[in-house]
Amino acid sequence: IIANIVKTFKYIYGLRFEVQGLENFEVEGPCVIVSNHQSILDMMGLMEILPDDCVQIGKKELLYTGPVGLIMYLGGVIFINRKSTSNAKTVMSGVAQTMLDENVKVWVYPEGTRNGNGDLLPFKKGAFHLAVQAQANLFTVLYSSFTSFYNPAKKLFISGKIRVEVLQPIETKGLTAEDVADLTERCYCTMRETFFRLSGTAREPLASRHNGLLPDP
Ligand SMILES: CCCCCCCCCCCCCCC(=O)SCCNC(=O)CCNC(=O)[C@H](O)C(C)(C)COP(=O)(O)OP(=O)(O)OC[C@H]1O[C@@H](n2cnc3c(N)ncnc32)[C@H](O)[C@@H]1OP(=O)(O)O
Ligand SMILES: CCCCCCCC/C=C\CCCCCCCC(=O)OC[C@@H](O)COP(=O)(O)O
Repeated sequence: IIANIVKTFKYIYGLRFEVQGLENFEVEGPCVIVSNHQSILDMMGLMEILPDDCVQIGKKELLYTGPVGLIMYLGGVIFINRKSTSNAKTVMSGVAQTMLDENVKVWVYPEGTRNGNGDLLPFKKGAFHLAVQAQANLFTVLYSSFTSFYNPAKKLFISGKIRVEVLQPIETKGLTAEDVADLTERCYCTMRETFFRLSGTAREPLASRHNGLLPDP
């Protein structure tokens, strides 16, 4: 119900979605889906391709946003306390079990916050631990940059097209916690390349963006 309502918002905002690779989602079983997160507008992009039985991880502050918080709660959003890694880890361990018991998919924004600067922030590892703990497929989804039609700093908000790509699933069978750092980095590099390709923007070296937090692939 929520998805069908939010999907109509694109007509009000003059946004078009061009989706590729949706057939990649046609794999049975629980999975973790990770995507980039630029703005609240992502909620439209999320609902545009949301598979059945899929819930999202959200910051707990969203629960206290009145009716919207209530809708999210009823929609199954899993709220985490980003300020407490141990608390978030405990919640997410429970999620891994629920994914298996109830065959659900979980959508995570691994940047952990919105970022509209035309690049990806370094990834948090929770989503990748989750996929490994559940031994579930990991899907990566990219939305092209919004900067050409939406830029709050420049007070720009016009109609525009968002290119979306669902990449091939990555298997995590046999991976352990020790593989998470490598898995995270591999996904980051692939997703960043795809983001720049979809956005039609030049790729900048990682070091200049993130002060060397991640090595240049
Ligand atoms: C009318 C219309 C109404 C419309 C309604 C629409 C509904 C749609 C709802 C959509 C909701 C969307 C909400 C979007 C958001 O809120 S995004 C923000 C919240 N989400 C996240 O933050 C997820 C991403 N973050 C993570 O996954 C983090 O990893 C986190 C678990 C939160 C921990 O964060 P942090 O400590 O800052 O980061 P690290 O990743 O660096 O982790 C630190 C060390 O802990 C290890 N770790 C992390 N997770 C685990 C785990 N699950 N199990 C074991 N270990 C874990 C990690 O490896 C780090 O250790 P090392 O450095 O590797 O030693
Ligand atoms: C000016 C643009 C306004 C357009 C709004 C149209 C989109 C409407 C779609 C759904 C209605 C509201 C749903 C609210 C859900 C908000 C999810 C969200 O984006 O939370 C932010 C969170 O991830 C990270 O927070 P921070 O970046 O760390 O703080």
